[in-house]
Amino acid sequence: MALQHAEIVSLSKSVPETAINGDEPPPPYVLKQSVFGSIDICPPNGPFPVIDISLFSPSSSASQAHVHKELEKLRSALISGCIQVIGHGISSSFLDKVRELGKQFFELPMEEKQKYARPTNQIEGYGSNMIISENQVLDWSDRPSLWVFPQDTRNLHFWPQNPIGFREMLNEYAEKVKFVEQTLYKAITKSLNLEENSFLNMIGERAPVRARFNFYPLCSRPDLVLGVKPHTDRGGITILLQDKEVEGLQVRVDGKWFKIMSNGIFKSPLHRVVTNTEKLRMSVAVVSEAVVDKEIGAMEGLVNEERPRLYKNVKNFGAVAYESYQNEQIAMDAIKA
Ligand SMILES: O=C(O)CCC(=O)C(=O)O
Ligand SMILES: [Fe+2]
Repeated sequence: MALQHAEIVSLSKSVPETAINGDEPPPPYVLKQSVFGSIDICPPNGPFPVIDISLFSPSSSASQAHVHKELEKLRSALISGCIQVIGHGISSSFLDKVRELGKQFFELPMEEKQKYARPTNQIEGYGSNMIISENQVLDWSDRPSLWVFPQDTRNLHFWPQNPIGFREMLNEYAEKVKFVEQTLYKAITKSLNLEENSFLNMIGERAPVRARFNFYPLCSRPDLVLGVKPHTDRGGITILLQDKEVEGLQVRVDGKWFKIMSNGIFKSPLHRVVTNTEKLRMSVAVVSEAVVDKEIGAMEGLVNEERPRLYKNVKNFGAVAYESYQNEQIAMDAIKA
């Protein structure tokens, strides 16, 4: 699998260092002919269907009928794979703080950020793409990528101590997002008339969760490079905190990519990030994966004569997804039944 490959190319400058000079993007970043189409700066998708998750809380005073309607909406929204969540209880001032401390980290001198550098061949730490082949096209972004759950797997030496308050912020944000994610997992299973813990049980109690602070420096040639190449996320649910001002995420809503556990009912949308010449963009993605050695597959009750099993059961889907991403392939194609 990809993660065992050696890192075979090294670049003289990081993305932010290249961006500061406004240089033309070096060749490894320039997108070649892509099977997913050229970089057209299309209008942003959206707005995505809005789901009020406060209705799913056990303490909600909403009527059964109201909750049922919201579950139906969730189910139909997830056919395209993206929703906007409201009623999550995270204050906008706290979300601003997450964005602000993230940007402050990015603005630190490179040698300070390098204290948290991702070691070669590991996915955790501050850095950019892991390089696994000479032909790989690189993303115009860099990021700290940090394990946040289970708590005892946190590697705090990768967690920035500068700016002050970053670690505390991430700890609090991770807790809050975990609650949102669990509420969503339960609501999604309920919307399929399954027992509400069935997805959570399948991914395992110690399901790993990673937080990624994505930074996209300005780029002199947004027509030639991508912030992130087309991919489907490797986990179950990704909770994405978007930049307040700068757009860049493009989602292929009519794509045909599926989630394994819902036997194709819910989609895992293909998406990519474009760059711009004007402003840095930042997003925070929190991705939950299944426990590595736990097998995931279509839930009982979602496979029948009319809807035969679409995907093989799979362990460590993250590694399949990573390899596919680097090779511009769709991970789901690799596990068709
Ligand atoms: O920056 C974004 O909006 C999306 C980032 C993304 O796709 C990811 O981190 O998986
Ligand atoms: Fe993504």
